[in-house]
Order: sequence, then structure tokens, then C-alpha cells
Amino acid sequence: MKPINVGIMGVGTVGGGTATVLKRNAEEISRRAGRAIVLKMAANLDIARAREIVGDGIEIVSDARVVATHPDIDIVIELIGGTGIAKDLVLTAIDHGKHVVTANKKLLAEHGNEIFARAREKGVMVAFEAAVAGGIPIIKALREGLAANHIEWIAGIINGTSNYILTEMREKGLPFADALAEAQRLGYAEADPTFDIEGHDAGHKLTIMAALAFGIPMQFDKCYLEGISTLTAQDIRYAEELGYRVKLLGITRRTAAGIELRVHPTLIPESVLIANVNGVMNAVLVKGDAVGPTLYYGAGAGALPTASAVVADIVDIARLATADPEHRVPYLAFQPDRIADLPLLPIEAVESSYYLRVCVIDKPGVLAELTHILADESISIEALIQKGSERDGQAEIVLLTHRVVERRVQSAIARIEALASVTDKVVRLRMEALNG
Ligand SMILES: NC(=O)c1ccc[n+]([C@@H]2O[C@H](COP(=O)([O-])OP(=O)(O)OC[C@H]3O[C@@H](n4cnc5c(N)ncnc54)[C@H](O)[C@@H]3O)[C@@H](O)[C@H]2O)c1
Ligand SMILES: N[C@@H](CCO)C(=O)O
Ligand code: NA
Repeated sequence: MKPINVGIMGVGTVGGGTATVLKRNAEEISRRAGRAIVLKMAANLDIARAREIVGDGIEIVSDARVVATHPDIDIVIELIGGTGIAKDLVLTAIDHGKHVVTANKKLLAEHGNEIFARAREKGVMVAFEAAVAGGIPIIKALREGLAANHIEWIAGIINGTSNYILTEMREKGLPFADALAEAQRLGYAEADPTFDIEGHDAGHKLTIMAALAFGIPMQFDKCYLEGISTLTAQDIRYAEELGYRVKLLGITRRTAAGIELRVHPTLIPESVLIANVNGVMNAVLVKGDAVGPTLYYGAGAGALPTASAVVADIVDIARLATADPEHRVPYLAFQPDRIADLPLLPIEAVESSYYLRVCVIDKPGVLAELTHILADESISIEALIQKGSERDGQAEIVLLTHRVVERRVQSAIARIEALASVTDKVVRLRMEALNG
């Protein structure tokens, strides 16, 4: 069969890794794909740097439009990132009848509905395994392997940078800023690392997974985001004393009222497998009604792990390129005319358990005031510990609650903070058992 020609736009961490894997495993890849995959062109702002990475024999240009529109290119690989030029280039490539592979979760979570509609119109494929959890084949699992199931929920550690930071802080006592700098040096972080540490990147990935799991459109704007930048070492330590680890989780759950879509630091029991997922590793738990809980684990970022997913998509496209578009797996797992308009729940309507830390003046009756407010809001307490405080005459009360709707906790916190004996803002973290 005729070789498939690919062109890479953006030769950075992932682009470089993709060129390496295509070269290193060329023989096995062609045995799988049924034809040779040829890296024909690459575009990068810095041509000399790209030349160093991809070597000789490949045309390198600085204008990525040349790749997106070139008549010899069958598959365009978008590895620039962001929603500016990357969006124009992807739409241009589609309009020129190219199949597209992208690792760009921001682009898909924010503009996926438009991009997939355009691809359908033009009869081309848009593949994005690398966009969620790097090298872990989670898109394949959700779209194909679990197709029999009514998926109930997904919970995942899906930002390698944040997990790396949390692990380095916990295991080596590294300050936040040092751990972040190291994640950047290793090529894990986004161009703007705020996206990693404030939960945006995880929100993008969660939005994509929710679309695949529930057959809903991409709705990143309705995703609740809370990152790790305000987490304190003290709360991580208290959580551990109570038998929990703190992880940045993306959680999406189907309930009778609608779909939860939320990213936040979460206490999880140290006994669950995913509590021990450390460093840049990612893990995604998916609960299907037939299969039960399933767990997917692997490197969530980095040049070669991400390239593994990019190249797998290229192989998929090479195998399917001649198939009638009707016979291809739908981009978002569900047939495009069967996408459902299920409501997404605001965070106030989400149900969870909570960790609350309250700083109080250490005097009789304070505890009674707190428990009275919680009882009044129908919040039941699962555990309570009192800690001395570094501040004279003060104490800290740490409470774990049973499951309750968030608006009740918000209301209780407002009432607690209004008490004269409470000296600081209440720290509130969510808690999930991950067994339901
Ligand atoms: N780094 C990872 O581990 C990882 C993992 C999964 C997904 N991703 C995603 O992959 C994409 C690329 O990430 P990266 O880490 O490789 O980024 P990077 O910054 O290392 O590489 C981007 C490259 O694109 C080039 N570029 C920028 N604008 C360009 C333009 N207009 N024309 C041509 N080239 C241009 C830059 O010169 C750079 O070499 C992003 O969408 C990112 O979210 C990254
Ligand atoms: N910045 C992302 C890259 C992988 O998508 C992360 O740290 O997980
Ligand atoms: Na993946």
C-alpha cells in the first residue's frame, strides 16, 4: 500500500518525541499500520532547533500553514498548543481534506464541538488520544472498550504537573515553586503553568472524558475548577493523620439531577490504589454498570509517553483512512445525531464529603457552637480532632463530614465564620471514597 505522509506542526516536547518514536519504531509501526508512515514535513518557529530534533531528510518550514495545506500531506499533527493559531491551523487542515491528530486538550474542550462538526462535514478524522492522560489509552478505552456500559462516574489524576508537585512536596519536602520549576524542566508543564496548577488542564481533559462517557457536547465553561496553589502543607499532614492522601482529581458523575463536572484537591483514603499514584503518573478510574470499576495507569506527560499516544492515533488513521466515514468509530463515542443535552450541575448542587479546618479561640463552648451549626444544616460528622495551634490561646478543629450537598456546607461555613470565637477563614476540602 502507498505510504501515509504526515506533517508535524510544532516540534517541541511532544513534536520531538513523536519524530523520535516514528523513526525508532518505523518497522513495527508499518507492520501494524499495513503501510509505511513517513514523516515528510515539520513546521516550527525555530527551524534550526527543529532540524536538530528531527534530523536530515525532512523538510522544515517556519510557516505551519504550509504543512496544513500541503497536497502531499495526508495527516497533520498539531502539537503547537493553545486556541489561537492552533485552531486556525486545525480547521485549515480539515478544510484541505487532511486527517488531524492533536494533543491539544484546551483546543478540543473549548472548540471541539465546532472542530468535530467541521471534520464530519469534510469526511476526515480528528484523533486525540494524547490529549487526555498522555500515554494512557483512555480515549480508546472509553470510546471502544467500555462501549457496552452505562458509565456512572470517572475520577482521575489527570494533570501530571500537579501530581508531580504534590508528590515532591510530600516525599521530599520541596517548596511548591521548586517542584513546579522541576516539572517545567522535565517538559511536563503547559506553556503557561497556571493551567496546570489551577486545574484548567485537568478540566479540559475531564470535559473531553465526560463527553465520551455520557454522550454530551464539550462544555468546559461549566466545569468547576479549583487548583492546588492554595493547598497548605498543614492540611496535607492532617489529612494523612486521618488516613487520607490529597490528590488533584477530575471527577465527573451522572446523577438523577444531572452531570457533575469538577476539578479540585480531594482527600481520598490512602488504601485505594489511586492514592499511591505519584510523580508525573496519571490514573483514571472509570465505573461502568456492567464492568464495575476499572483503572488505567501510566505516564500522563512527557515527550515519549505522549508521543506513544500520538503515533497510535496515526496508526489508527492509516488503518481506517480508506474506510467509508460511516463505518468509523464516532469521534465522541456516540453517534453525532444521538448526543444528549443532559444538564451539568453547578458545584452548589454536588454531593460530597468534606474536610473542614476551623481556627478557634480555645475556650469552653466553642465546639458546641460548631456542632450546633452543622446539626442545624443536617451535616453529620464522621470524625473530629482538635489540634493545638502555634498561636497562643487558639486551637484548630478538624472535622470530616458524611456526604451532603455542597450548598449546605457553604451555608454552614458562612455561619461558622461569623462566630466571634472563630479567628480565620474555614479551610474546606472535598473528600471522596471512590468505591460507589
Ligand atoms: N508536554 C507534554 O507532556 C504534553 C502532554 C500531552 C499533551 N500536550 C499538549 O501538546 C501540545 C504541545 O505541547 P509541548 O509540551 O510539546 O509544547 P512545546 O512548547 O514544547 O512545543 C510547542 C512547539 O510549537 C512551536 N510553535 C509555536 N507556535 C508555532 C507556530 N505558529 N508555528 C510553528 N510552530 C510553532 C514552538 O516553537 C514549540 O517548538 C500542547 O497542546 C500540550 O497541551 C503536552
Ligand atoms: N501539562 C500537562 C501535560 C499532559 O497533558 C500535565 O502536566 O499533565
Ligand atoms: Na491518552
